Amino acid sequence: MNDVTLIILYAVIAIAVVGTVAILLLKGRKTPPGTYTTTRDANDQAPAAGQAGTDVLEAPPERPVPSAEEPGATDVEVADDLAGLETVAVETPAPVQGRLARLRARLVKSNNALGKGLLALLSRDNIDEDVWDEIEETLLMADLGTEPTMELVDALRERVKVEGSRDPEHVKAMLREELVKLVDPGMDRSLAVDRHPDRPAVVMVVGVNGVGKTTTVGKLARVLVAEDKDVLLGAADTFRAAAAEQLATWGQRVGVPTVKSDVDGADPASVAFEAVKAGIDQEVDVVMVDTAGRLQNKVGLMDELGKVKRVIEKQATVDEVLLVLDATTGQNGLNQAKVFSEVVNITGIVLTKLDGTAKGGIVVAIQRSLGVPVKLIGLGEGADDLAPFEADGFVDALLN
Ligand SMILES: Nc1nc2c(ncn2[C@@H]2O[C@H](COP(=O)(O)OP(=O)(O)OP(=O)(O)O)[C@@H](O)[C@H]2O)c(=O)[nH]1
Repeated sequence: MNDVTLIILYAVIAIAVVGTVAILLLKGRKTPPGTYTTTRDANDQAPAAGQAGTDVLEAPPERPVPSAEEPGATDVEVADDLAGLETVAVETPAPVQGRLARLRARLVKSNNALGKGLLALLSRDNIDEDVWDEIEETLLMADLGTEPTMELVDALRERVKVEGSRDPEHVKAMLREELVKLVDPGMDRSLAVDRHPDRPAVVMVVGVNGVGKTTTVGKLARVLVAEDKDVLLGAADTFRAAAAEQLATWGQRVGVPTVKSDVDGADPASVAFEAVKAGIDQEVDVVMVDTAGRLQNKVGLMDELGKVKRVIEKQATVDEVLLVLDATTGQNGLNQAKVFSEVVNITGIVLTKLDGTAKGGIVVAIQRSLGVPVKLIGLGEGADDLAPFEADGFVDALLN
């Protein structure tokens, strides 16, 4: 081999090496670790042009453990590099015990007229037909529903006839008793959030957009964290990318990971599947799946929610299906509840925005029409303004 041939050979090798390195650098990692591809069905809505992409499994931030040097330290920075979210300080949610009592002022403020109005009417010297009509009207205005209103009025009529009225304390006790009966303290309002021996409990949260669904999932995650549970969230409301971000931010605030897609319109069932899979792999106690709910197309909604549930059930049971309803929407809420109950077996109701309405009677109307208990109530926009529902505490708040 002469010198010229050798130089050419070296040059070719050098170009080949540089070229290979350049190609590798340019190509980089196509997808981060934990990546999965969508399992979109042929009949699913296709993502909008330019939005095709890969679903990303978000890395779970570690739940911080206070170090021995910092006993009781709670505000710890959590790295969340893969999530692409800003690093935030992890908060300690308020304890769940006694929450309704703490938030009672909100209920009292909005439903004061109901309790006070009823007490005033029942304390009159002479309760004639006009007064009974007014009582009936007050109850209907509070969205109690026709049947429960008639039942309550009949029960009160009977008691006033037998026991008399006027003494304010006696009237209050009587009204309290009858209202508590209607709200039904015997219903099982516990949440099915206990881990199974081999897999997490799975909670699906459904409801139309705007009722406070994502906010409720976030608040409920805090409730569970306050009860010392390991939680994982699944952002299966893929209709709007911002909804997934919103959920991930809620989770991040309490050190809870979120499985989400970075693609608008990705297959919700696929995200739900991956969330449950991650929950099983990571041995968490509870996986909570947020879903989309657009009622414009009832058939589409049925298909989508049904599919999400079926796909989850390939790996785990859905232990709790919570329907979130906005208390301020009255009859509309009841109609929504009926549509959802045709699609999925609802096991509990979360009634939000009870702080902003005088229509507390909706609790009774909804329980009656669905035969499903109200398990949680939303009493404000604050992170810990979600309380377990209790019949006695609720009625006390209405009457004080
Ligand atoms: N006053 C009050 N506001 C609430 C309550 N719960 C939720 N909200 C507010 O309701 C609004 C809607 O909440 P979201 O959680 O975004 O509703 P969503 O149903 O998830 O809506 P999409 O994400 O569009 O599907 C937000 O401004 C919440 O702060 C509550 O109990 N009381």
